[in-house]
This record gives sequence, structure tokens and C-alpha cells, in this order.
Amino acid sequence: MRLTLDGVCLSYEGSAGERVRALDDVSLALSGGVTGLMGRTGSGKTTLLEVMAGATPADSGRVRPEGPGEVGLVFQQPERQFFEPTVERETTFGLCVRGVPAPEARERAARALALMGLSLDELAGRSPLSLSGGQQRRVAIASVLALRPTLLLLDEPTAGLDPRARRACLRAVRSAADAGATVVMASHDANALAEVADRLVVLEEGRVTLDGAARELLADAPLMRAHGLEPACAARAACALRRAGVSVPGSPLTADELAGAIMAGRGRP
Ligand SMILES: Nc1ncnc2c1ncn2[C@@H]1O[C@H](COP(=O)(O)OP(=O)(O)OP(=O)(O)O)[C@@H](O)[C@H]1O
Repeated sequence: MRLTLDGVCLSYEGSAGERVRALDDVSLALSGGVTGLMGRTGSGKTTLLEVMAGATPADSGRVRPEGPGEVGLVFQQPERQFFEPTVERETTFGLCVRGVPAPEARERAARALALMGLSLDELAGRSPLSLSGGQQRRVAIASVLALRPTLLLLDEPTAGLDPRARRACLRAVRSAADAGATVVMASHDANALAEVADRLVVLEEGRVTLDGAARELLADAPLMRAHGLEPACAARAACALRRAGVSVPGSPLTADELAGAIMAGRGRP
């Protein structure tokens, strides 16, 4: 699905009745791939995802989804998403109301949960709210993945996940994009975005202040810091190594790429 935003503005009412501007003239065109959305706390990421999903109307500007399929939004707090009494019902509900026969819905839910490293057989009868925080997040992601949305919006999907679950989550995000979905992932985790994002959009006080190729932006540690963001570990390490006189060619963004760059700098393939 293609998504175009044109001059989108949105304000909330603050506690003293004042207007708090959450989105300020945001224009973006998204079509395929994984777009990482970064920004300090309160910069407007969640609000932007909700506007993109059509869950919150903009005050002004236009939000135009085009193309077949549907929108899937994974909330920052999984419990905001749960409304069924069991994991089986939670993960199959969306499919069943769309007319998918129960056995197929169960199979698709089981597959989505397996992608997230969980077993439907083990969790089927459990209340989603009785699960651990990491399990809840994975069930919330699986429920949305099972619908195979063509616009997939994820708010901090790796927060609180252990390393294995985090890897599974990033693989699932990448494969959704590889299957043709347009994916937007809000995250404070530059390392996670370094692994999956094609494009990076940075919000500051509701405005887009950076928008470009994720690799280039994430590898530029001074630029990231200038925008109040923590660079990816490998980009930080590459900077420190260069300052110490070690040759680190290219723009390594992951541990493996950094190791490869150091070896290449020493003349070894
Ligand atoms: N329901 C609301 N009522 C009033 N103000 C709100 C509401 N939701 C968000 N805001 C304000 O809008 C601004 C943007 O909030 P938003 O949650 O979109 O930021 P964020 O970048 O997602 O933050 P975080 O990284 O902490 O999740 C903030 O100033 C926030 O206080």
C-alpha cells in the first residue's frame, strides 16, 4: 500500500487547556520497504503512526492510503490492543471477522506466533494479559502479522524483548517488507533500525527534520547526536576507532559489518 501525507498537523489539548502541537506540517510519501521513525520522547512518533493508521484524525492536511490490502497497527502498549479473553481468540479474531474459516485462521495465527518464537498450542487458552511483558508484545505483533497487512505500523516493537525475541521480531518486520508491505517502525533503538530500515525519518517537536537512506543517516554518529539521538553501537565504535588511528573503511552499522571493516582496514578480506 502507498501512503501519502500532505501538510499534516495535529494538536492535543494540554492539561492547562493550551494546545500542544504533536505534528507540525508533516509531508511524507511511503511506498514499500521499512521506514524507521526516530525522535526523542514526545517528538510525535506515536501520534504520527496513529494518524497514518487512520486511528486519529489530523486537524489539517491530508492522509491518503492507496492500493489494496489493509493497515495493521501494533501499539506501543500491547494491552491497548488486547480485547479477547484468550491468546487463540486474540490472534484469530481479526481473521475470523474478515470471513477466514476458523481452521485457516488458526493456522495463520499459529504461523505468525511461531515467527515471533511462540507456540499457539502452548498459549491458546491463556489470557493475553496473564503473559509476561515480552510475550504480550510478541502476541500483539503476531495478531497483526496474521492479518498480512500491506501497511504495517509498529510502535517500539522491540522494547522489552530478549535478544532472541528481538531477532525474531526484526526478521518478521523485514520479511513483511520483502513480501511487499509498506512498513513503518518507530523506535529509539538505532541498532534495531540499522538491521532492518531502508529509510529513516526523524521527528523533532512534530516536524520531520531528517529523511533519507537509513544506512547513511544511522552511520553518521555526529549527525545522529546533533538530533538528540543515540547512534548505532557499531557507528559509535567506528568513530572511536578512527579517532584512535585505526582504519575503518565504509560505514559499518552492525557488529558483523564493523568486524569486516576492521579486517578490511588491516588489508585482510
Ligand atoms: N492524548 C494526549 N493528550 C494530550 N497530549 C498528548 C496526548 N498524546 C500525546 N500528547 C502529546 O503530544 C506530543 C507527542 O506525543 P507522542 O506520544 O506522539 O510522542 P512520541 O514521540 O511517541 O513519544 P515516546 O517516544 O515517549 O513514545 C507530546 O508532547 C505528548 O505529550
